[in-house]
Amino acid sequence: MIKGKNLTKVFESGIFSKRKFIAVDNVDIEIKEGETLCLIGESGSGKSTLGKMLLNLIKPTNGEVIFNNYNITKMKQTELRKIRRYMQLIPQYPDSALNPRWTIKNSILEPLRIHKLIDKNNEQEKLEELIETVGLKKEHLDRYPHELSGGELQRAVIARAISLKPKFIVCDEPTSMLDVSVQASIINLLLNLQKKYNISYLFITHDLEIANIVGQRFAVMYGGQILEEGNKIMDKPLHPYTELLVKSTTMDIENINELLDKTETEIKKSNNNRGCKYYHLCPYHDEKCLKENPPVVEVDKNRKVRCFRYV
Ligand SMILES: Nc1ncnc2c1ncn2[C@@H]1O[C@H](COP(=O)(O)OP(=O)(O)OP(=O)(O)O)[C@@H](O)[C@H]1O
Repeated sequence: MIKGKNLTKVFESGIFSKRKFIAVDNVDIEIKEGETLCLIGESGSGKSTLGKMLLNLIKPTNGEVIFNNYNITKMKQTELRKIRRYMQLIPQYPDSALNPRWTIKNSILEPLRIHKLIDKNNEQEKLEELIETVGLKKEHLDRYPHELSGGELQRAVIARAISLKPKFIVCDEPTSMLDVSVQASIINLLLNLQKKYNISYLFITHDLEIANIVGQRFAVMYGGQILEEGNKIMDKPLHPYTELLVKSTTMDIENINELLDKTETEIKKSNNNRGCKYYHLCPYHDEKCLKENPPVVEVDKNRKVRCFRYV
């Protein structure tokens, strides 16, 4: 369905002396038809940048994206426009996805109009079908985004995204800004839509509980790299960083905050490391880990880990 090969994104900042920051570092990723791959990692690890490169919303510095056998990295804008409807983003902040000056009705209709998938006569029927599918009511259609709750707003964003019958959706922390009581209903909605329309999801989250509910396969990201990938990785983590993530679910909040500060600093410090990005925090490191980037080792059919301990 969708594959990223050697995806790398280097951001440059500064006017006179350019500083380079490697946000995504040579990542291979694949999401199969109808599957959810959960991308886990803390803030700044490169999850959103990777998701947006798969959607071609951010141009990779290196590497390519293959969607249903089309190399979309090399496509011209006109060709890309035809494919774009099959790939959608559900962002973390639903209000950023909708025009505040438009009614919900106009926001949902916009992509259908752009792609010429609707005519005036059946607009109302299509709108009502979509709005019912995502659990909203007809009266929401004439409201503006500021007149909806966070959960209702995210449902409207989902209605807009599914209106084009996408095959692949990047869900970028779609529930993190919502009340806990609303989170479960949005997750259920996404899972039901996946079954109904056979959609593939890249589901980005830093919440392991949510990851366990939605994910069939998991990829753990740190410092721009995927350090571990596979199914059931939470039950039997192989990489020391995954071990720490799993352990963190039983830590108290002060220890977690301390850990987050420490990892954030280390992610930045290790950005230009030749060796393992996780070197400084790893309890098992040796000299080799500092000098060389560990290879990705296929431990078995469903498990890959980037660590010298498994070579
Ligand atoms: N346009 C940009 N210019 C420069 N640096 C950027 C840009 N976009 C992202 N970055 C940097 O790249 C790194 C990865 O960012 P990204 O948003 O992909 O992380 P993330 O894992 O999704 O984090 P979060 O969970 O906080 O959204 C961060 O250090 C970020 O500051």
